[in-house]
Amino acid sequence: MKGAKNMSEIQNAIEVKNLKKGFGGRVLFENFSLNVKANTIHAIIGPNGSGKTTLLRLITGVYQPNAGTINIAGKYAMELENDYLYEEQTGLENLRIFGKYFGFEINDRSDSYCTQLGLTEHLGKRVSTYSKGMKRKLSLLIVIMMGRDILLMDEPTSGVDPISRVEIRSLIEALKADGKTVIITSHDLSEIEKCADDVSMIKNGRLLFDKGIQEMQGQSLEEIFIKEGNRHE
Ligand SMILES: Nc1ncnc2c1ncn2[C@@H]1O[C@H](COP(=O)(O)OP(=O)(O)OP(=O)(O)O)[C@@H](O)[C@H]1O
Repeated sequence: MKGAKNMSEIQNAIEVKNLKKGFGGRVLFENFSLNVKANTIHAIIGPNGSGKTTLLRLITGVYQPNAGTINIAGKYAMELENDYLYEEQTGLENLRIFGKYFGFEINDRSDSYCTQLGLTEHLGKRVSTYSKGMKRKLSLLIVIMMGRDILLMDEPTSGVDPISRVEIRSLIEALKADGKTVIITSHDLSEIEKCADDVSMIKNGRLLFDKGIQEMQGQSLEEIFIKEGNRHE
């Protein structure tokens, strides 16, 4: 179902075509197609249970589709689910451990991402003393240090404080400036408005709209979310 294409041959980092996926007797995605352009920040929004996480799991191969194709042009990594970290080790030790697993080293690049995330002064502390936001940021840093072309993030700002939210947003913007493609699911519409290039809204596995942020014509994402959601009750 998955195939790799050369980034220069196509402009899309991810192409999902005619996807079908159900659980038990219930079909969630049917004939679902979506393109994510290379080197963009692409947000997936939608109400609870609409299929956002499932879509990321299908793209990363955690779930197998019942039908359809998914092409990914490049290497990808998905943020660690549930901030799976070694609680009794320090942030720095976690970076070293995951560096061994995933083949990266702590270097100037990690230092700069670390500073951007406001983590530097906390690296010597045990992760068990970290707040939820700090754990999230450390998890993100680990995934970023894997150096992949395409990064998938499932609600990276959920439950984090406003400062961490802004830090995570600037990190996502820095990743784009570094040539990465970021696909992000979020309920945080105001953050999405500030950083996304394209926004796709899904509900019950259906794509309700798929637009560039420039095409919103003065409407807020919240207005569109409510209007589109109601139109497809
Ligand atoms: N492994 C699974 N087995 C059965 N049903 C599943 C499974 N994974 C997802 N689903 C169902 O698919 C639907 C979509 O779930 P999903 O978690 O993708 O939604 P979501 O848009 O990410 O929601 P939220 O915003 O609450 O995170 C839900 O009805 C969910 O119960």
